[in-house]
Amino acid sequence: MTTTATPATGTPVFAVDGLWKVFGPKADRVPGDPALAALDPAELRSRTGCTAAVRDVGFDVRKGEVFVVMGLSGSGKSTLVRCLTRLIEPTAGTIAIDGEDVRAMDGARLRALRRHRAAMVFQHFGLLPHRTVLDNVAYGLEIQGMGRAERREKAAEVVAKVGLEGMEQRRPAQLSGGQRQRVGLARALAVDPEVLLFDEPFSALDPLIRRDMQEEVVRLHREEGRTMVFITHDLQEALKLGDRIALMRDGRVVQLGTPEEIVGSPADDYVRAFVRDVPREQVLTVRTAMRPAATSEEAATGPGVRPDATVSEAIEAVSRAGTSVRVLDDGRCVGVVDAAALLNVVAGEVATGVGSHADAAAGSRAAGAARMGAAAPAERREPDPAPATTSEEPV
Ligand SMILES: Nc1ncnc2c1ncn2[C@@H]1O[C@H](COP(=O)(O)OP(=O)(O)OP(=O)(O)O)[C@@H](O)[C@H]1O
Repeated sequence: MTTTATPATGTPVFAVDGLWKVFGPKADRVPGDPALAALDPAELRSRTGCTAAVRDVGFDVRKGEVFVVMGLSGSGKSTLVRCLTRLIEPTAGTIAIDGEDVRAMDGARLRALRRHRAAMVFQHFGLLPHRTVLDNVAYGLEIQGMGRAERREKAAEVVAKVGLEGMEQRRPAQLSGGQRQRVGLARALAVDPEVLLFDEPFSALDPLIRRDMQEEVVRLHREEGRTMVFITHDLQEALKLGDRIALMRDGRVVQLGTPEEIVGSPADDYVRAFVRDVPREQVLTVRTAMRPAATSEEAATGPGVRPDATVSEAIEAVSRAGTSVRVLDDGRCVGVVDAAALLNVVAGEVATGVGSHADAAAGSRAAGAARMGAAAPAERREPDPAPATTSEEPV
């Protein structure tokens, strides 16, 4: 696995290491057998009848982040995320939540994990058709054994939080797809889980409603700081929502990093082809383009931008100022950007150093809501193999 992201601080919410999920006969033998583990998916299938949906994956999900698992159809996203709470039983590897071994949990502990600590929001909302919105949202609390009055009060609060006030007494059939997804979201939120797991929750929604729901997630995350793991096959959605993205291909994580790291420093030709059409200036921040101030006067005077400002925002600032602008972190000048450096980023001619900034994830998040907002949904297709030379490659 290629990891360009910065090291985690504190106990991660989820810590995953050496995780495998193999479907098929005698699946257990695959992870431990180097000859089998090294086979590509087609060979493994023809030799053993097995599919390795998740292959030797490791990552941490940090408290308060939106961790996106992205990849094309069949790359292993759903299997990976279902393994986190053992909705699918892993074949090998370790999974911990807040340091506690998930693979060692007994049935009761696992149920408690799924009910209280890691709630899942599915693409197909799984709403109970004969129940009202309010009772659907209260359902998880009912399972937890909360009394009727208390759970209805709590459910009403969450219904309002996701923008469904006034619809409490409707049944799912009387709602639009987007409204139903909000009910699914409210139901997961009602149990106040430590982490929300989203399995392609918005892929069935039309583009405008989808954007509303993405903004809802950004808003909830900003307001509550809740840890989220979000599966998507849509690059634009991943860039918009993710503090960090794990990009999967054939069961492996081929790159794990901030949106800026993935777009600015693709780990291989596959990732490079994947992000080829992303408008770099909307994702990369001024950190990518800045240089040290040439003189103490340059560091002390002139307009400023935040270090997490996008290149696109900095271009506006430079064009308004008519000169280079300072990059100010808490009022301190940490560098300078000028028109030439910014244009180089747009042209893809900068070998970026984005992996080296300790606060890149925080910067990415700040830029996140605005980022990619108007971009068209990504096509669900395998990227073309990268040609021998692309405009992104250094010449
Ligand atoms: N129960 C199963 N038995 C056998 N193979 C399976 C099973 N579930 C998934 N797979 C295979 O594992 C691989 C990964 O599937 P998975 O559903 O995790 O991918 P995904 O990235 O979530 O795809 P999608 O975006 O289409 O949902 C695929 O090749 C799939 O066919």
